[in-house]
Amino acid sequence: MSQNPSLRERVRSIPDYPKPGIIFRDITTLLQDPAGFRETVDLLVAPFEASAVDKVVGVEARGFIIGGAVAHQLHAGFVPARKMGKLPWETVSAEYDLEYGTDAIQIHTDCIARGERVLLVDDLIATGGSAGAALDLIEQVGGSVVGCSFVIDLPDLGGSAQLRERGYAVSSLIEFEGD
Ligand SMILES: O=P(O)(O)OC[C@H]1O[C@H](OP(=O)(O)OP(=O)(O)O)[C@H](O)[C@@H]1O
Ligand SMILES: Nc1ncnc2[nH]cnc12
Repeated sequence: MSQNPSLRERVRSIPDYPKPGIIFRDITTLLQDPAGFRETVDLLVAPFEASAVDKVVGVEARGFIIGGAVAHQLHAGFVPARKMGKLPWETVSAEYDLEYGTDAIQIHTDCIARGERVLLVDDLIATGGSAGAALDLIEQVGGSVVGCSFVIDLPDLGGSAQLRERGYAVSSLIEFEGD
């Protein structure tokens, strides 16, 4: 069930986008609402205020919006996990499957110092492909993951359960079941 009904009702649901059978959960309607955006960021930040987070990693593109705001509020640095070919320095890469396709992300090899405490943030977890790839990259460069935080979880697609099986602390603000 939805943990935050007032946030849930600000997410726009679009059937059959980007392809038939997918219900696209559009956060632009949540972000454009000043109180909705503030509440979202505050709720994501609250569990990690005492966690001494050094870096927040956000996955391109929607994860940048949420992750940047969370990093600012936690006084942490922000690390963009970018789609292939967008970063100019030395990178590590991971491929993954999406609910509607495949993709690959990269981070810079020097974006996280060994042992730094890292929070992964994204707008949504579905299959967990992007989050799983980002976690692999964070650990490859020596980061210590303190948690994974999402605005929306689509639990039926199994991503959050998979990350929990891998031992990560996973939290979300809104769940949409039956997708
Ligand atoms: O759990 P998963 O199955 O990996 O799906 C979740 C990911 O899919 C969406 O990003 P998308 O790759 O569509 O990119 P965008 O943010 O640029 O729209 C979303 O923002 C997550 O990053
Ligand atoms: N159903 C969905 N809505 C919005 N973003 C997504 N990313 C993966 N699945 C999605």
